[in-house]
Amino acid sequence: MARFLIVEARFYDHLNDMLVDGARSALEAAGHEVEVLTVPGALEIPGAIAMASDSGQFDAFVAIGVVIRGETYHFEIVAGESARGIMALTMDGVAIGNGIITVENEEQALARADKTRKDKGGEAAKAAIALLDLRKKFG
Ligand SMILES: Nc1c(NC[C@H](O)[C@H](O)[C@H](O)CO)[nH]c(=O)[nH]c1=O
Ligand SMILES: CC(=O)[C@@H](O)COP(=O)(O)O
Repeated sequence: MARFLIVEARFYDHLNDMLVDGARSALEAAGHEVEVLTVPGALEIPGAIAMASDSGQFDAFVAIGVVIRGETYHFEIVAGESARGIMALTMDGVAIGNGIITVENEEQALARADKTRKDKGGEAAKAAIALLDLRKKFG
């Protein structure tokens, strides 16, 4: 059993509830402990994971968020920079699954948040488990 922290950017409550449910279901099915931390938006996720990782209280992390394109370039910043921050932490050895969905509209988001459809929350949780297993394998 390992200690997982789900760091969710709660920008769209109903979509986050679905994604967190998928991630939690996957983690608990694998026998792991799960806590959830909420931050304002996807741009805050990498920093929150860095702080939580430095605390030593958790073994792995799942990033959960929803970024829906609006009228401006901000979509590219939020989507790209949250992914870049998570990738930088992963390359530094932090086991993180990225469940931040970046979509054009609500319909696309619903399909990906629903654990009975594309289950991106569960997918991210399984990726985090896989990275944690690799870290244990390589020491
Ligand atoms: N537009 C979305 C955001 N924007 C907020 C940023 O993530 C950030 O919280 C803000 O710029 C303050 O630093 N966040 C999402 O998660 N999803 C969006 O669609
Ligand atoms: C992804 C976003 O930042 C988006 O929700 C913001 O919308 P807008 O670009 O219309 O300000």
